[in-house]
Amino acid sequence: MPALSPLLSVRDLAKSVPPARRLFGGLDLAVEAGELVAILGESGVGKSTLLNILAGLDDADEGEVLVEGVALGPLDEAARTRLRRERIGFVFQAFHILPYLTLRQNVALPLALVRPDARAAASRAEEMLGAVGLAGRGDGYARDLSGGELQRVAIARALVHSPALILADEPTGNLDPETAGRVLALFADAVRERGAAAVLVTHSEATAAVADRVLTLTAEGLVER
Ligand SMILES: Nc1ncnc2c1ncn2[C@@H]1O[C@H](COP(=O)(O)OP(=O)(O)OP(=O)(O)O)[C@@H](O)[C@H]1O
Repeated sequence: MPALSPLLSVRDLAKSVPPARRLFGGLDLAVEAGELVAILGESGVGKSTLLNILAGLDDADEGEVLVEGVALGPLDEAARTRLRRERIGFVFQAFHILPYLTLRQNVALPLALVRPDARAAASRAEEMLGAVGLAGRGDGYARDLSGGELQRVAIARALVHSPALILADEPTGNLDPETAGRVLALFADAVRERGAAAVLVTHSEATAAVADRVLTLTAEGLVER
């Protein structure tokens, strides 16, 4: 039997940014289903840019990214959007919680975009809000939340549709150690119980401690810590 291909596969990736800088020169990475990888690295080295490329939100200048064996490069915008909605959960560094939707509607968004059952989506969104310690807050709006609460809404939204690939940019950056531990357990459960693959960009040792592999991003690519 041939070996299964990794859930996320990155080959020889590089991105040029002005004025004349090449980020992560020729990066290779394979993340299996059921694996949680933490990526550390100095500020400005390219961690957020890498995550955006992995999600098909930005394009590399060299190399390729495959999610579940599908190369992102050749996909048109509609196909990329579909793949992102259905298969990827993304926690942005700036959260991007929509201010004109309730928190429940924000969390339910990934479900509402692919499935018409609004009641089931709302109920699952409530469940996820409870899982991040925000039970009963579904009718609230982003403007009433602290930074750490917003971050937890973003995490609930990223996990609500049980994505195959979880990409998170500093997902515990605004959280106290106890709350951070709680949300890290959610990522770990998605990976260990459901077989998702996760890439978490972090500066936190607590996050690194739950990872199967800890890598450091440098100008030359990823190195094992
Ligand atoms: N479109 C762009 N145009 C110009 N420069 C860019 C562009 N995208 C990224 N950069 C530069 O690439 C570098 C990497 O940025 P990135 O946000 O990925 O770093 P990071 O490792 O996530 O940093 P931090 O830990 O501070 O969030 C930065 O110097 C940034 O200014």
